[in-house]
Amino acid sequence: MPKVLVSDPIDQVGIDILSQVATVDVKTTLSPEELIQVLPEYDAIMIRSGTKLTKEAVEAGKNLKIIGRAGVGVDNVDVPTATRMGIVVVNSPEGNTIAAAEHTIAMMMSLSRFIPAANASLKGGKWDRKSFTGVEVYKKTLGILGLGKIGSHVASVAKALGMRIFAYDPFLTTERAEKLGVNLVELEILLREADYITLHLPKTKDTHHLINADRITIMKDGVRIINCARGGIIDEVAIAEAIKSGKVAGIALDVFENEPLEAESGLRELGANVILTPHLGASTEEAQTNVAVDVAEQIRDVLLGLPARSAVNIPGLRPDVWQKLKPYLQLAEMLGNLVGQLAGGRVDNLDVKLQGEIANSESQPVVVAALKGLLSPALRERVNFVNASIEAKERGIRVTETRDPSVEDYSGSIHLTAHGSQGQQSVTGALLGKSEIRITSINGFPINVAPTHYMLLTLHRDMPGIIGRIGSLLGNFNVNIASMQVGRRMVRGEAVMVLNIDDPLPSGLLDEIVHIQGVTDAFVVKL
Ligand SMILES: NC(=O)C1=CN([C@@H]2O[C@H](COP(=O)(O)OP(=O)(O)OC[C@H]3O[C@@H](n4cnc5c(N)ncnc54)[C@H](O)[C@@H]3O)[C@@H](O)[C@H]2O)C=CC1
Ligand SMILES: O=C(O)CCC(=O)C(=O)O
Repeated sequence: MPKVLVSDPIDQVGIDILSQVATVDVKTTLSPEELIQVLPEYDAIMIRSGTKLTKEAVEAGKNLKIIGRAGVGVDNVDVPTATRMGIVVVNSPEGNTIAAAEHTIAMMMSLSRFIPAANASLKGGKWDRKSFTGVEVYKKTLGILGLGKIGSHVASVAKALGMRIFAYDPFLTTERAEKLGVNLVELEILLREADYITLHLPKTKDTHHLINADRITIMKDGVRIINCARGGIIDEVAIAEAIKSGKVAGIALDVFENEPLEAESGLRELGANVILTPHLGASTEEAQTNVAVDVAEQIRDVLLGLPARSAVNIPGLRPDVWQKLKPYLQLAEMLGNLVGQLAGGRVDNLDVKLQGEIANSESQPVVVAALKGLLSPALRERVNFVNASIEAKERGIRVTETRDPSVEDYSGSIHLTAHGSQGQQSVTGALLGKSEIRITSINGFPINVAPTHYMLLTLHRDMPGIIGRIGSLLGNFNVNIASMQVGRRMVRGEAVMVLNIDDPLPSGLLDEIVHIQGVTDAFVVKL
């Protein structure tokens, strides 16, 4: 059974799904050092925002196949390192959208009406009504930074509250904004016009301290700001200063530059107009069930050899597309492996031609599968669908893709040509029926071979006696031939022979075969 580590609190429903296929260890109090120590034991890890999978931690996960983030943001995972190591990273892009959007609205209303402070005052024994006169959101302008899934839901609820919505999102089309009834504007206009500003964008190099002292200066006096996205998008020092000066009338933060927020953080000292929650945006029963199921199912699938639907470091595949591509992925990988072994040395260029029903944009994984096959003799299990493209790039292998939708003999076929230090080799394969894979040509010689674990390939002159001599040699060495195919373009011209053999070739035998008169080359291929 594979082993899965759950290192943050995850809904039981997720643990139950993982337990169908793996031994699950729930350890939610590991220190960073303990995490690094235990990670090598695990095939998968499931986390929320609490666990930091730094470069060092990911590198410690030598056996990890998948990192599952039960939530949206993967900024607590070193994704480039995971990708290099061939670890698929998945998240739950929609499971907590509503929860985070509703928390944002709750924060906006709480800021407007001082609800947390009024509650604390009353519970503290007072009946103070004067200190908590609020403001209405009706007819105010809400500025949304990042109009993705959460930002869009916030926009539609805020519209129902009678607010005017401005949004800044450089990656969004005006058509989409119009559909949402939102004015898409430049950042500066939003900052000048908004009574409330709410952040719903990812934390990246570009969004670090997007809200800083300079940008606060151009905001309206008395603006209120909400951050339920990520700490670090707002400069906490600058915002605390702006609260103290009165420039900003209120802030509501669910996320912080350092989490957990330090006990001595100055933010804790600020008054009734500062609301802090400990990263609760996704903390609803519904969202926790959604993300636990979504991510646990993906971990289960990947451990069973199936694709993940929401991988952030490889293209996701819809189940119907996966079903259709699956035999082609197997075919491409086999052909990549075959052409790589025929090439024998360094490959500089790989031409991939996809023909027929797979000549479409959804077939990109087929190209990756060919690269995986090409690299697998050298890298073995270190190469997979996640890192094959990177590994190829790092080795300087250039890939040229061609797609031709016209159908010839087969409904779909794959042609690979490797150009390398020892010349050019090409192989073609296709599906017979829906899933039987066939090698249909080698270096332009037509054949029809069902690939097997061991194969002997010869390039020879088509003349009487050669096949018999090769067969006798194999017999002398007790190598059993399962089947044989010869391809030639003209009688007594050049030919290729593929022998499916049941046993590996004993050392020295290949040399003897190459020395048979009329044989120009011979290869053993092990798939
Ligand atoms: N507080 C919490 O517990 C939760 C926080 N989040 C965080 O909320 C944020 C938004 O999540 P979703 O809406 O699901 O993501 P999303 O990917 O659907 O939307 C993000 C939007 O930000 C936009 N964007 C990216 N860079 C930008 C930039 N430099 N300026 C302006 N817009 C930019 C994108 O175009 C996209 O439309 C993420 O950071 C996520 O981690 C998500 C769930 C719960
Ligand atoms: O795991 C959590 O509770 C936080 C959720 C979150 O921040 C996210 O999904 O990006």
